Amino acid sequence: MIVVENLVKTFGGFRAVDGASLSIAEGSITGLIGPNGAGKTTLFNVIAGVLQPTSGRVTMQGHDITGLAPHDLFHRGLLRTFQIAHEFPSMSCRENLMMVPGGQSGETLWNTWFGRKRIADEERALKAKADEVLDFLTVSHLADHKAGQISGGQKKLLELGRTMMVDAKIVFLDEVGAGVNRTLLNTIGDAIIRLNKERGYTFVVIEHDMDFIERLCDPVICMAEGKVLAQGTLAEIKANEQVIEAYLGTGLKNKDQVATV
Ligand SMILES: Nc1ncnc2c1ncn2[C@@H]1O[C@H](COP(=O)(O)OP(=O)(O)OP(=O)(O)O)[C@@H](O)[C@H]1O
Repeated sequence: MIVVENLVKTFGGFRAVDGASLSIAEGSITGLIGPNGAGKTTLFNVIAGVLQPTSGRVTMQGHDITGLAPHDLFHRGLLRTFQIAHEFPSMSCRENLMMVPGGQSGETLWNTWFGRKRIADEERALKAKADEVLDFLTVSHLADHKAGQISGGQKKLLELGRTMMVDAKIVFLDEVGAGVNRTLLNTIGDAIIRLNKERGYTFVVIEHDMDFIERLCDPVICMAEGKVLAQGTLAEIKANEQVIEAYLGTGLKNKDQVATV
């Protein structure tokens, strides 16, 4: 369980996150929605250690993790997908996955001289794991393709695959659907659901595609102007007056349009 209490993040005098409080239950796929500029990405960045909060507190399983650096959170199983380096375009998808864990024995001169067998064993294990991840994501056929040559949606899948190489526990996904076609978005959605159900991953998902949110997320949290307006099922969120107001404030004509923002 992650609990965020009264989080504030200011840029100059501007309160991008303005006293946000919320909780993320272990084992959930929590959706984070809200109009443009609501503070969703800033909230993500503060929880994930990318930005320092101005004030407030974040705890994970009761431990204070406020302001911890991304690599400390990474070791606790919490990661925001872009914390893992973007793909190396000239390397294959399999090799990209094999790069993730880092700290392999082969990286030191000492090991290059004396640890050949251990390095070979590690590489075999990493390769097997990478292949298992590609198979899970139903993209085994991309194993030997250069990562720079796969589509944007396939890169998102690869990004998800990287989280599997380190057995993440809590993954923050920011607009995973942006620019991804419907078929691949469904594949990404399937993978998220399976990782959640079969491997116990917790996800927090920022997404503007309400079909995607509806299919995956319960609960849904809605933010506007740096504050959390409501938390509940998507149906509850859509019926919430403050939420409707917030979306209307962005120029929408009627509440049905909340569903398509
Ligand atoms: N580094 C920054 N410096 C100054 N202002 C910033 C910075 N980052 C974000 N903001 C401002 O904070 C507000 C919240 O931005 P944020 O990106 O968190 O919103 P969002 O809900 O993720 O929006 P979107 O859905 O459009 O991505 C915006 O008004 C944005 O311009």
